[in-house]
Amino acid sequence: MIKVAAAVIVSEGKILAAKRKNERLGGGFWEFPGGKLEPGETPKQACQREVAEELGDQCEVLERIDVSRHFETPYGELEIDFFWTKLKTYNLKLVAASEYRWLTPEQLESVTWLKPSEPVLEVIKQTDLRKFE
Ligand SMILES: Nc1nc2c([nH]c(=O)n2[C@H]2C[C@H](O)[C@@H](COP(=O)(O)OP(=O)(O)OP(=O)(O)O)O2)c(=O)[nH]1
Repeated sequence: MIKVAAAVIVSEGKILAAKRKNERLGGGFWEFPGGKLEPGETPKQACQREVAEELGDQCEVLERIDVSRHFETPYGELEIDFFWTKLKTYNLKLVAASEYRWLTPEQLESVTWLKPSEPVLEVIKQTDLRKFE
């Protein structure tokens, strides 16, 4: 079982979408920044570390998003925890991503997401993002 934590980053009513670099597994598809847990880490800690590594930014990891977390993929069984997250800094370095886009809930489907991320889009659309401001 591969455990993953991902950050659903909210700012001014928009969500940060990241396009995976082409050479990575799932390259070209869009995702929420994140990655695999390291030994001994909680999902929240992993989320914070991945944002620091991939964006070069500090963040505040808020609550877990209540959405399915188990996925069967061609590359194995995944357990993904998605967290509402706020950035404290905005370096937005392109380390794992080739491009970032800030999308409104209505624009989320303008990009093609990794399949396991799709249920999160529905939750975002049903959430009043102003509560994170
Ligand atoms: N970060 C992230 N990963 C996702 C999402 N949806 C989804 O299916 N995944 C999958 C893709 C990968 O199989 C796995 C994340 O692992 P990863 O490859 O990004 O891991 P990592 O950053 O630790 O880096 P590495 O193994 O490439 O060095 O989770 C998502 O929205 N965000």
